[in-house]
Amino acid sequence: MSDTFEPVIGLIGGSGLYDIDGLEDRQWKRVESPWGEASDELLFGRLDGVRCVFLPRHGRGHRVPPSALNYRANIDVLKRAGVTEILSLSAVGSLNGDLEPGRFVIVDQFIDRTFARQKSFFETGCVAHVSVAHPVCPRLGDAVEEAARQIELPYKRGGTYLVMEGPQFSTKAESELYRAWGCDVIGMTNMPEAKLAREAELCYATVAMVTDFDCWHPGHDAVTVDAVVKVMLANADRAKQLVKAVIPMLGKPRGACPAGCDRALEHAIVTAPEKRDPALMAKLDAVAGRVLKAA
Ligand SMILES: CSC[C@H]1O[C@H](OP(=O)(O)O)[C@H](O)[C@@H]1O
Ligand SMILES: Nc1ncnc2[nH]cnc12
Repeated sequence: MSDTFEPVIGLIGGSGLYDIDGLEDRQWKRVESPWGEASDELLFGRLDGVRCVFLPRHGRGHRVPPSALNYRANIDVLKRAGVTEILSLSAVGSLNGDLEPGRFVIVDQFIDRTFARQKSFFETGCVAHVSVAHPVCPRLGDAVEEAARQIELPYKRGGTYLVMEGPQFSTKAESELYRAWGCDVIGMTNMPEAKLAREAELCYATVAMVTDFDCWHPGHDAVTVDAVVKVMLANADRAKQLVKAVIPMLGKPRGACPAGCDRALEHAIVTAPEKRDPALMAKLDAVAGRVLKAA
């Protein structure tokens, strides 16, 4: 990697966000991945001159449920498309009485309670262990916060996102348990997405848009899809404004990530070079090419 370069911003749109307004030179293109089919084609374009690549997480028309998303293919195609950082936009329920529907939370921690997903690019034949102690890139978090302030968005910096398997929403006992754990918001998609972005050495941050109070709040009905979609649609314009404001900040030429997201694999691979599986090594060409080529 040269000293400075022009970032390419990956945007993953969650429930209710299936396109990006105002993108110039826009083109939907299919990108092939050895990890299988991504949720959809990628939308390439520029916002304020900055190269952007958009992926609707569930596919256009919301075809794919959280447990069936091919998270590995989604991250792999973004990496193959030249993306250097990912901003994820997600609908979430609130587990915190101070976070009302309509609030934007710049999440900084996750608790991963998912159990039916492929969570790593590394398998038998190439074992690696990256750190996800700090799963969100603070540099991206700073930019999102600055943009939220600029456009006067109601936001909170920091918060813990509980990732459940779904697709059913939580029981009241689960919701109370997660509150007792100190979680702030709940959703079904940001893990293993964030873990895989780290393995692929991509900076990652999430803007979580609160759509409901899940089912714990005595003053609110239990969450329904109708309620989520209604609040999402009411907030979609603000989410798009946030994207418009943050892209010029993120698009400035930069050097290496101060937090080290882009060097996450530096000391992570433990399998001896002569024991590595050539077929798996070939699949890892995009996500781990930087370190594997150097080996
Ligand atoms: C449509 S309500 C539940 C659905 O919304 C969230 O998805 P995303 O993170 O992609 O916005 C939540 O995680 C569930 O998948
Ligand atoms: N309450 C909730 N639980 C899980 N995912 C959600 N997405 C939006 N609201 C949610």
